[in-house]
Amino acid sequence: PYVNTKDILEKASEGFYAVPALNINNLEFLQAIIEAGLEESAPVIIETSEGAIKYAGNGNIMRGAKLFVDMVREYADTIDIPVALHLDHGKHFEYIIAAIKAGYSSVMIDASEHNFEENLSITKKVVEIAHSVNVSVEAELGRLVGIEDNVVVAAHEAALVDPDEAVEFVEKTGVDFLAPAIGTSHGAFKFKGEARLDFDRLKKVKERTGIPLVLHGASSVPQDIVELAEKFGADFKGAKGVPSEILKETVKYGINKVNTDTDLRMAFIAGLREFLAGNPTEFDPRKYFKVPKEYVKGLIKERMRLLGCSNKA
Ligand SMILES: O=C(COP(=O)(O)O)N(O)CCCCO
Ligand code: NA
Ligand SMILES: [Zn+2]
Repeated sequence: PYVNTKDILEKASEGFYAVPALNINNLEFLQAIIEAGLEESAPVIIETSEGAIKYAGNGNIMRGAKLFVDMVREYADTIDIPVALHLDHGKHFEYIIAAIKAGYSSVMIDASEHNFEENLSITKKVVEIAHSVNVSVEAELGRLVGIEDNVVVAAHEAALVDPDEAVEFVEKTGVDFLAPAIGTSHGAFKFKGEARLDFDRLKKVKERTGIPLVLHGASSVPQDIVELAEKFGADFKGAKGVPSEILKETVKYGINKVNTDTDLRMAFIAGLREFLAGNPTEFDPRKYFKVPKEYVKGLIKERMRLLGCSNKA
């Protein structure tokens, strides 16, 4: 069934496990995600960025949002695992309102580049609107910056979440789940040296707010996938993500939604490059997207098991 993201995340928080939030831009990634959820009997959170909505709607935001809701609901309403659709990194009201009107389960208002007071007042406004029509809301505190090696640069310190601010923020906004910045960053090149996350801040935010928490920039960038893609012509030098063991630790300290986009893209392009190299005569997309979809599905199933949401549907 198609559900509210909050239902999935409240259960995850109570059960001390996490659910991957998986970004899509097209049909093939949706198919891989749904198949992975069915095979793992796991809850599924699908998310789209504003860019994905613009892409699907050829610039028409309402059309793009409706396309994703219709695609996801057609699958969700015919299977017995819970499925939610979330607007990732909503920054512009036009997209946030379009997502709510189209029927998204939840929206993120990402006002983290503003100062605390600004972020709080913008988030409060979105929560009031979204909650009036039973849509849940995610917000972000702190900014996504990698923690450099062993020297945590003062500027980066300032970017990380302040646990004391988190309590006030949650109380005053009524936000349903929160993304505390603890040292991750988006994309395939997250850390120059060893990966370090600020677990102390994470633990404090969980203890003081008690609500489901979200990890952004959570892709692991598995080296075997990187090497496979490079074997067939990709150049991903220096690609590095969040090691699986560290990802597991974040769940122990209270993370319940794990945003994952780069890993899906890496798995897909590695599979596509490998298939195309071995099948020079193939030109049917249903054929040449099959192996990439299998790679994406396999990675998602592994991630569901790692995060503990398999058999939790
Ligand atoms: O936090 C994340 C996931 O980050 P990543 O998959 O790059 O680690 N997202 O919000 C997904 C979209 C960001 C662009 O990749
Ligand atoms: Na999000
Ligand atoms: Zn993110």
